[in-house]
Amino acid sequence: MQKDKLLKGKPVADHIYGQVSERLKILKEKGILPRLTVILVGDDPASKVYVSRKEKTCQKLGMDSETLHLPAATSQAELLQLIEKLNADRSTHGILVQLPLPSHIDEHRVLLKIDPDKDVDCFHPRNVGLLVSGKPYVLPCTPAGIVEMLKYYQIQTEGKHAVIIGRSNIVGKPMANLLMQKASAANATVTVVHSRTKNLPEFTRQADILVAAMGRPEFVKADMVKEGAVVIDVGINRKDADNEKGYVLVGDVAFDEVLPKAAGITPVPGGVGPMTIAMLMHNTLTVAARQNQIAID
Ligand SMILES: NC(=O)C1=CN([C@@H]2O[C@H](COP(=O)(O)OP(=O)(O)OC[C@H]3O[C@@H](n4cnc5c(N)ncnc54)[C@H](OP(=O)(O)O)[C@@H]3O)[C@@H](O)[C@H]2O)C=CC1
Ligand SMILES: Nc1nc(=O)c2c([nH]1)NC[C@@H]1CN(c3ccc(C(=O)N[C@@H](CCC(=O)O)C(=O)O)cc3)C=[N+]21
Repeated sequence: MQKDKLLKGKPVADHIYGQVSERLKILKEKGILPRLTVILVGDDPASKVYVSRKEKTCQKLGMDSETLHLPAATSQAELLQLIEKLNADRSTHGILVQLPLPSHIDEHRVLLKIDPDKDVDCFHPRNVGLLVSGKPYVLPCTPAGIVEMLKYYQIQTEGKHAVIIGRSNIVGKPMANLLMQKASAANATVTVVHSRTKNLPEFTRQADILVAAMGRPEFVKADMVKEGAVVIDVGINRKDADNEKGYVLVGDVAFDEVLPKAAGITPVPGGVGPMTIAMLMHNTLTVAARQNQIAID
C-alpha cells in the first residue's frame, strides 16, 4: 500500500523522453541536430554529477552535447566572452551555465549575457518576464518537471492550497508562478514561505501540496504536514555515510516519518531530480526548433 504513495520520477521522465524522441525525429528529418552546451566553472562535486547526467542523457537520446569545463579561477570577462561566442554560433541551440558560480563572478551579469533564445533554464530576465506574464518562452526545468509529475500521478491542483518552502530564482519563485497560473491550468492557491517566515509550521500544515525547496536536510517533519497532503521534496543534500561514495543523498523532508501521513511523496534520489533533466532535454528541442522556424509541437 505504502508503495503506491511513492511518486517516482523515472516513469514520468520516460514518458517525457517518449515525446522528446518524437520531436527529435522531426528535427533530424529537417537536418537539424539539436545541441546543448553546458558551461561548468570550477570543481563542485555535485555540479559535476549533474553535468555528466545531462551529457549522458543527450547521448542516449541522440542529441548533440558539449560540456565546457573551465577552471575555478576563470574571470568573469572570460566567461562573458565565451557566452558571446556561443550566442553567435548557429550550431549550438541551448546554453546552460551551471549554478552556483564561483563567488568572484556576478551570476546576474552572466545570465543576462546568454541569448534568451538559447536559454534552456528560463533564467534570463526576458524569459522570467514572459513566464510571469503567462506567455512563457520555455518553462523552468525543475518547476515544470514537478507540474508534469502532478499531472502524471493525477494529482489535482485546481483550488488546492500549495505551500512552497523557499523563494529562490531557480525553484521557489518559478514554482509559485507555475502553480498559481491560469495558463498552465494549475490554478492553485499559493503561499511561499522562507527563512524570515514566522511560525512556518502553521503555514506548511495548511498545505494540500507541500513543495520543499530549501536545501536543509530532513527539515520537514511529520508534525509540519497535514494528513493526506502531497509532498514534493526538491532538496538534494549530501549526508556523510559509511559507503563507497562517502555520502548518501537526503531531501529536505524527513521521508520515513512523513510517509505515513502523506497521500503521496517524492523520493530523494529518484524523484524530482530526473524530471529536471527530462525537462531540460524537452527545452533544448523547443529552442532548436524555434531557432530554425520548425514546428514540432
Ligand atoms: N531536484 C532538482 O532538480 C533540484 C534540486 N535542487 C535542490 O533544492 C534545494 C533548494 O535549492 P535552491 O532553491 O537553489 O536553494 P537556495 O539556497 O537558493 O534557496 C533556498 C531557499 O530556502 C529558504 N530557506 C533556507 N533555510 C530555511 C529555513 N530554515 N526555513 C525556511 N526557509 C528556508 C531560503 O530562504 P531565504 O530566501 O530567506 O534565504 C531560500 O529562499 C537544494 O537542496 C538544491 O540542491 C535545486 C535545483 C534543482
Ligand atoms: N543552470 C542550472 N540549471 C539547473 O537545472 C541546475 C543548476 N544550474 N544548478 C544545480 C541545480 C540542481 N539540479 C539538479 C539536476 C539533476 C539532479 C538529479 O538528477 N538528481 C538525481 C541524483 C543525482 C546524484 O546522484 O547526485 C536524483 O535526484 O535522483 C539533481 C539536481 C539542476 N540544477
